[in-house]
Amino acid sequence: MIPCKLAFIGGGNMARSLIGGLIANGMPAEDIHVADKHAATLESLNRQYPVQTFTSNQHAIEGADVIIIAVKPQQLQEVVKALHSSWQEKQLLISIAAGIRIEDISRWLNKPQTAIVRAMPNTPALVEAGATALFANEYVNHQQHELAESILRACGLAIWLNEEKHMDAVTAVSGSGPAYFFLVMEAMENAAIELGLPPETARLLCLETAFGAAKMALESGESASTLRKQVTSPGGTTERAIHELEDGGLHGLFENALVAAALRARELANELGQDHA
Ligand SMILES: NC(=O)C1=CN([C@@H]2O[C@H](COP(=O)(O)OP(=O)(O)OC[C@H]3O[C@@H](n4cnc5c(N)ncnc54)[C@H](O)[C@@H]3O)[C@@H](O)[C@H]2O)C=CC1
Ligand SMILES: O=C(O)[C@@H]1CCC=N1
Repeated sequence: MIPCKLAFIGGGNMARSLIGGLIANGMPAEDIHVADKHAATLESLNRQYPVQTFTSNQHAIEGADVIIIAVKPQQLQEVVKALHSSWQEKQLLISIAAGIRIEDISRWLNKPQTAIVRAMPNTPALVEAGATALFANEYVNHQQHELAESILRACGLAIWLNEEKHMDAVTAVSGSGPAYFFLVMEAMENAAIELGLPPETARLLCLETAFGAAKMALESGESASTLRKQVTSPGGTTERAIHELEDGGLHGLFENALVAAALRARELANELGQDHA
């Protein structure tokens, strides 16, 4: 990882996942500043990681090369506007907020030539198994480009997008995606308990199966469809189960869910920034 001084504004769930991934990857905790308006959030973070904590956002960004804004989209405008007077020209801003467009962030900061990267990470960053898509504005120089990539790559996969508009689809797929898989795990675990398995056995079998399926899909080079067919013996047990899932409209449900999430990202941008509808 490229050495740098990093400041987080907002020390909630996503910041904590990124911080955990960065520290596990060798980033010195003293190079990480974290600001949050809730002292209790900072205390609980500090119990886990010896990062430098601040209740002033302005103090937290002093001397930082990169500032990751990790507050809710609804809080972004107020937070960014208040950074105007402390912002240094050479600093790189990374926003991880769902929906909010770079041009709105730049307008709120009121420093039109600021280098801004929009990133959409996900919580498995905590265990260095995250997936992040990135998009840079025209003011991000080569070194800042490398730096942003190195920070997010320390937490897992990092891929650049050519068009900012694809960020809403990314948010629907990989930003929100861990929740869909956790929901499937919950549903399978409950069904396994209903079938009579002891809860701990049900939990372990479901989680290892999810992990094994994802690892195999990543490492085998085969498509998910081929791997599914390898499990599905004609006239066997899997076929019956898949029939139930498809009869219940699983494909359509996922299509609707992802469209709804992407539309919500666009809605957030239009509600909170300038309307592009
Ligand atoms: N949770 C997730 O899986 C993902 C979240 N995101 C994005 O990350 C951002 C943060 O989301 P979460 O971590 O889930 O939310 P969160 O609510 O857990 O964390 C936000 C933190 O910001 C702090 N905060 C609020 N106002 C502040 C202010 N004025 N100054 C300093 N700190 C302030 C809050 O006290 C809180 O600790 C959102 O914009 C979300 O769209 C992106 C990808 C995945
Ligand atoms: O639910 C949300 O709005 C955020 C963005 C992606 C994951 N969590």
